[in-house]
Order: sequence, then C-alpha cells, then structure tokens
Amino acid sequence: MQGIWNVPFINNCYLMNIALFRKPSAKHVSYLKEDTDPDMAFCASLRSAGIMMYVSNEKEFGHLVNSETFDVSRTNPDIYQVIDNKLDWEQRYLHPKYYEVFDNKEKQLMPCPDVYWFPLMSMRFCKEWIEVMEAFGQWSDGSNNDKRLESGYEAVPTRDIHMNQVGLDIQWLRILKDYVRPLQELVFTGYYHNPPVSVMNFVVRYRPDEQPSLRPHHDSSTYTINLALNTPHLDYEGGGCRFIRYNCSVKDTKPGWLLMHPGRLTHFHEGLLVTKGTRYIMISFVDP
Ligand SMILES: O=C(O)CCC(=O)C(=O)O
Ligand SMILES: [Fe+2]
Repeated sequence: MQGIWNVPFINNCYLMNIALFRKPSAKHVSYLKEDTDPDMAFCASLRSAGIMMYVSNEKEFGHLVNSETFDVSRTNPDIYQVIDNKLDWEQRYLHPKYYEVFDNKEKQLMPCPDVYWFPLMSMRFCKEWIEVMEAFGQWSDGSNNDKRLESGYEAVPTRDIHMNQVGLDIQWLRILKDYVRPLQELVFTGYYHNPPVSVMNFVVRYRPDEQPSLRPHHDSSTYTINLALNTPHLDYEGGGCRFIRYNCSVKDTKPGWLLMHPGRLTHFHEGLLVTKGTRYIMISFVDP
C-alpha cells in the first residue's frame, strides 16, 4: 500500500518544515530528556508541541547506507561493499547487460564447445579491481614453490595475486554465489552446488618480459571462470585462451565478460602469448 501515514515516532533521517519550529508553541522541542534516548525524546516533545510526524512511501527518496564496515584504508573501498551495500554495489559494478542473459535462457554465447561467454562486471569494476591489485603489488614470482598454498607447490604457476591477500575473498565468494552460480545453472543444467566452493581465486598478470603465456593444463575445478579485466589491441597485443581438444581460441575477449568452461578432462587449455602491454584476468576454480 502506498500513502502518507501519521505516526508517533520517526528516526534516522527526516524532512522538517522549519516554519513549524518558529512558532512559540514549539519552543520546548528538544532532543534532551532524562533517561530517554535522543530520538525518543525528540518525538515525544514533537507530540506534546502538536507537531505531526508522517511517513510516506509515495516517492523514492533514496536509501540509507550503513557505513560501519566502509574501510577507507582500502584502495577503492566501494568495491568491497557487495555484502554490506548490495544496491549501490550492483549499480556500480554489475555489467549493465547482466540481467538480460536471463530473458532468453536458451540462447547463450558459446565461442568454443562448452565454453560460455557472459557479461558479468562493469568497466568500472575492471578498472578498480586492477587498481586494487596493483596498489597491493605483491605479484607471485611464477615459480613452482608457493607459500600461499597448503601444499606449498603449484604445478602450473602464474604471476598472480590471491583474493585473500587483498581482503576480497569473502566478497568474491559472494559474487560467485549471487551472480556467477545463476549463470552456471543456465548452461550446465542439472549441476547445482550452492554456495559454490572456491579456494583458488586470483588475478593473473601476463607481460612479455614477465610471464608472457601459460602452458597447456587442466584446472582443478568442476568449472572455471575466466573474467577479462582489460582490452586486447588497446591494453595489450596477443593473449587469449586456447582449448586444445577443439583447436579453438577466444582472443577477442571483452573487459567484464566471463568465460565459463569445465575444468577437467575435456577442456585442456593454454594461455596464449602476450607480445605487448599487460593482460589481466580474474580466475576462479569453482568446486575443486
Ligand atoms: O590466459 C588464460 O586465459 C587462461 C588462464 C588459465 O588457464 C589459468 O589461469 O588457469
Ligand atoms: Fe587454466
């Protein structure tokens, strides 16, 4: 129901008609009353001064944000708010076409066999996500020894930063659950795992003079997601992902767009050579 209702109590945020407070009858309006919270005291004194209070849901006035968990010490703190301020987060960071995918469920892009392609994140997301990684700056050395892993060993190492190193692990898992899992259910029907489990969530950086490519391998996942964070022919030359069994490559990747493919057995793949600039991707091995 929509309307305007006269109520005995309001708090947090309200509009006031200042003319009412200039009347002599409003002289005693105050936030102060012994043993009473300020908001309760204020409303009690409004009532005794005969000033009416109303709530209205006829118009959208905006929304209040709980700023308690907003950590200004982070690079791009807004991007950390997927749990605490979902409404604003979606507007800023979800791809404008994300929800369109669900309008025509049978028609999905498949650039290689069983490799699906979805718009997930906005350009702003890609830019800020890279900024978070580069501000942190501690890229792995690309060797097989990796202290971040329980085993201490990585068979197919990349130059990367794990999400827990930048305090984005919980947030990223929420993104997998709320936005990636529904996409998976569209294309790999009959597979349902909620919430998705993922221990390996990381941004990879490819550079000609650092790590230019990645040798053929399987991922330890049920399905893998590979999110492009920047633009071929603009930010770098070369790059892309080749699926060897199908002799099929995806090179014309778009920032914010996600590749989703099975992790084992069929989708043996490699990261193609970057010959110029820097290529960034975000990878998750879901349900290892
Ligand atoms: O470069 C790519 O697109 C593939 C990356 C990849 O396969 C991986 O990180 O496991
Ligand atoms: Fe891989």
